[in-house]
Amino acid sequence: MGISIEDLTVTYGKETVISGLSLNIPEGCFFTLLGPSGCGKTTLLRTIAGFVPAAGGRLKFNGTDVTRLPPHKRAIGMVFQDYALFPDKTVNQNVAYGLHARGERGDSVSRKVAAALERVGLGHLGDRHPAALSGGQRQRVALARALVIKPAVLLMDEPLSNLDAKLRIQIRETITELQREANITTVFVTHDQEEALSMSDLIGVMNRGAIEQIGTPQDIYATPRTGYVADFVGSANRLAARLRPAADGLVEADFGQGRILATDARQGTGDEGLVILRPESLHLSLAPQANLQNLPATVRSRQYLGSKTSYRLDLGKGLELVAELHGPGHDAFHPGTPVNLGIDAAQARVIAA
Ligand SMILES: Nc1ncnc2c1ncn2[C@@H]1O[C@H](COP(=O)(O)OP(=O)(O)OP(=O)(O)O)[C@@H](O)[C@H]1O
Repeated sequence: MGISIEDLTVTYGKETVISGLSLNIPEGCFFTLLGPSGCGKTTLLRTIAGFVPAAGGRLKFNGTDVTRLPPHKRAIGMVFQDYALFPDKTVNQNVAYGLHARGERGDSVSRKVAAALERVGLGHLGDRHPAALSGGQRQRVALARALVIKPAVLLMDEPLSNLDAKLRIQIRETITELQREANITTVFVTHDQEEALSMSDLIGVMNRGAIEQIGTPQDIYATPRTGYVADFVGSANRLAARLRPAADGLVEADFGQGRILATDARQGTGDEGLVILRPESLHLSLAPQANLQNLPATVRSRQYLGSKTSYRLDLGKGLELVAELHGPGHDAFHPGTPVNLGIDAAQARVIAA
């Protein structure tokens, strides 16, 4: 089921939280709303579910207007951060709930419940109560409960936030497997960029009630269109620069402490922009490197992180950049060392200031 949101406005009392938002989510897509706390992700998800009314605009499922339909008529399954299981019901009864609510009885209910629990690896725990389950098991029950009714749309609000790091990765995989198997249109809310990048077909990065950029994980990471997106998804060095056209479709970006050639990825023109340099795209060496643009820098500090080392570099006149090195000897540069910073023009992207 495709979801189309047209010019949506949502208010809480006098406060407008979402204003004029439009968005299309194709059928079968795993769509993630990614953004910091308070940007309106949960509000948008709850409006799609029908728990929060739209003050303006339209919401359509496969072209049918559902803006005024109550949640139970929208064919949605929902999974919450805090599981929201019924504590006084067994696992079987929790999973059977949606089927019973739809008037289903008898053997078909037990068969569907058993199959759903089996699918999430909990076939043996149907008689337990939620209190006797771990957090990961509870979230699997919640997932089985949401999917057993074969909803047309699956809505998930930070379902992994209460789990420890290892479990989060396991359940991430369970969720994406089940989603792909059922080809179910899914809207997933998170503030965790790794979750968004690893699970989604499309990501919508939210900022103050609006979607700032939509794209595949690769698009969002490699070609952020704003400083906000560049900074929120991955980390980014951002340098305000004055620009001059240069050869080969490049621009010369002068950021005060130095000048580099960079790739112009702006939608518009003008002589100002923001140079985005991903920490992992920067090269460090003792001597200047061929085929790169070389700038002198000093290592301020370094953080050894096992598989990589993060360096804070001083380029003079108060300008600091972060570079991240991987591979053998990545921790070789000591604080205080003068180094050469190598930048590839193709990896330095200029976006609108
Ligand atoms: N029931 C409510 N009544 C009034 N204001 C609300 C209500 N729920 C949310 N808000 C406000 O709406 C804005 C968006 O909140 P929302 O919960 O949608 O953000 P979020 O991005 O999901 O954040 P989080 O990740 O912290 O859940 C916030 O400013 C919040 O304070």
